[in-house]
Amino acid sequence: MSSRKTSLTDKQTKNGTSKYVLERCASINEYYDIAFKVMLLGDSAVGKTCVLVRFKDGAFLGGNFIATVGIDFRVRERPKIWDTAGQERFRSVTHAYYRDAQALLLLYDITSKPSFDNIRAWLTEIHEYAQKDVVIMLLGNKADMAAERVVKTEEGEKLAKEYGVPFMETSAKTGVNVELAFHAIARELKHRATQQPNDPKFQIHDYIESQKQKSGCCSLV
Ligand SMILES: Nc1nc2c(ncn2[C@@H]2O[C@H](COP(=O)(O)OP(=O)(O)OP(=O)(O)O)[C@@H](O)[C@H]2O)c(=O)[nH]1
Repeated sequence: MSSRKTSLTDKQTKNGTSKYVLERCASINEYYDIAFKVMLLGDSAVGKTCVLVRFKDGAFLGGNFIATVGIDFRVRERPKIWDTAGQERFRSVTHAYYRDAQALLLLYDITSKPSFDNIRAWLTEIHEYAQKDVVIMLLGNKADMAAERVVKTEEGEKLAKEYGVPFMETSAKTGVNVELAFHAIARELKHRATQQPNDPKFQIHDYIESQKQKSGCCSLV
């Protein structure tokens, strides 16, 4: 964590771009009637933009990798979803934005051990900067890249369990579990917003498992 903070300072001093915020809007139909702020976080190149585009457009952004600059704002009506830059130099911008986020999708790349190892650092930052009751979900992305996998599914599950957050593996390329991840988050948030005092708590883990079974999806990939 300390090395990440050091490099943030270095890069900020060098190019001074940390305050540059890019906002783009797109809108498509959705069926939630309450606005929530959901953000995607994780190291650079883990696939945050691609996961968001897969959810928003049902397409895969292959080809050249273009890093997000600051915050990229896309709307799938509601919830409003914010894609963030994974690069260190934009971290101060990111902090400012996730202070009021209701949900955070935290991604690593199953083919990148460092991106997985940094999840603990991300969670520490989240606990420092985000709202206390923020909904967090851990996603192991690029699940289609079985041959290059270096992080086992069980490692992701174990880490998620340790922090008490739901987990699944996703692929922006094939689309596996991308809709499910966003829908589970949206349901949890909607439940919280509309819940009556005696209503049972929404069980996000149970919801995810039941949806996987319904779709006949036994394997995550
Ligand atoms: N095979 C495969 N490639 C992916 C997947 N998701 C993203 N990629 C590729 O990974 C690279 C990085 O994806 P991005 O979505 O731009 O990564 P990011 O996390 O938004 O990166 P920053 O904007 O720097 O934070 C691109 O070349 C994508 O095509 C996936 O699920 N499977």
